[in-house]
Amino acid sequence: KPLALPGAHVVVTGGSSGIGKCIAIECYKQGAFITLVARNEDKLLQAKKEIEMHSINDKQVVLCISVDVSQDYNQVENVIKQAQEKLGPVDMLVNCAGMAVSGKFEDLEVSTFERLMSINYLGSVYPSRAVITTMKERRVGRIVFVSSQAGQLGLFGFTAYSASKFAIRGLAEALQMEPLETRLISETTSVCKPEQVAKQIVKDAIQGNFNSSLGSDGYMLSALTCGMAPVTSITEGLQQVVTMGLFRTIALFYLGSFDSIVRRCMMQREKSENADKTA
Ligand SMILES: NC(=O)C1=CN([C@@H]2O[C@H](COP(=O)(O)OP(=O)(O)OC[C@H]3O[C@@H](n4cnc5c(N)ncnc54)[C@H](OP(=O)(O)O)[C@@H]3O)[C@@H](O)[C@H]2O)C=CC1
Ligand SMILES: CCCCCCCCCCCCCCCC(=O)[C@@H](N)CO
Repeated sequence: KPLALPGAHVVVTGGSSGIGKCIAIECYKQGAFITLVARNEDKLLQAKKEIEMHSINDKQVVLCISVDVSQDYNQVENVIKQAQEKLGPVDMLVNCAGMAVSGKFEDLEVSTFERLMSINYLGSVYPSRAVITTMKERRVGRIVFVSSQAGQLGLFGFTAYSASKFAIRGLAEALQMEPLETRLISETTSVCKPEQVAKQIVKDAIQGNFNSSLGSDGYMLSALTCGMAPVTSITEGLQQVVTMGLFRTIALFYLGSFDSIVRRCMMQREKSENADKTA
């Protein structure tokens, strides 16, 4: 069901500039209370002033918090707590803090890989981790992850950046299905023996295959998510082209079954909670 923005508390990391600031303005225009999170205090205050020009009622608040979202989880958790004390539980978190560095793989410093993974990936994990429990308890909330086009395909010069943005996509897809439900869903596929996995990986590496998969569901999944990945043979490319529609159809049934697992778990939990209450 749609989230009502009027009166909602929206936290935007990277909200002092660029896309994050514009998201904050958009939510503020629709009546939300805003917490901006970024490092530089002057930029934060500047953004706060700019956002406040768009107020639609005199109760609206723009709170600024200066913190590095990628350094220390406890610090991030603390500032989220502070924000919740002032503006109530977070209804929507927008993880927009991020940065890009490009260059050829061999020219990029190793520290650049660490930094981009910290800021783009962990910098989305920490704030999300800090709000998720309350959101699940209230059964209200949205967490937005800002990936990139470069988070959906690999691009020349973007080894460090693309990888960090792909990570966000993986996180978002997995988080969508949480949590006990994870076990049931995982049972959908079979666990492979390490020896089999190893054999397949070595075989594919020797042949120079971009992707390596095991079993029929592994094969279908690789074909389905091939996206902009390169092909090693014409046969592989043709197979992908021909099977794409079929595999997507099968995928929709899988998604449906995952959804029903999640729904069943939710109903089960509600039932046992009610039973606890009457007992
Ligand atoms: N612009 C584009 O074309 C595209 C952008 N994106 C993604 O969108 C997001 C926003 O991009 P854009 O608007 O261009 O970025 P900007 O550089 O304009 O803004 C980045 C924001 O993030 C904050 N920030 C950066 N590092 C940290 C940190 N460690 N802790 C807390 N805050 C931090 C910055 O504030 P401060 O430095 O003060 O901390 C600033 O508010 C990024 O994730 C980017 O990868 C994706 C695709 C394309
Ligand atoms: C049907 C298939 C269509 C394929 C279209 C492919 C288009 C690829 C263009 C990708 C450019 C992405 C740059 C992202 C840069 C970014 O995120 C910045 N933050 C970095 O500077």
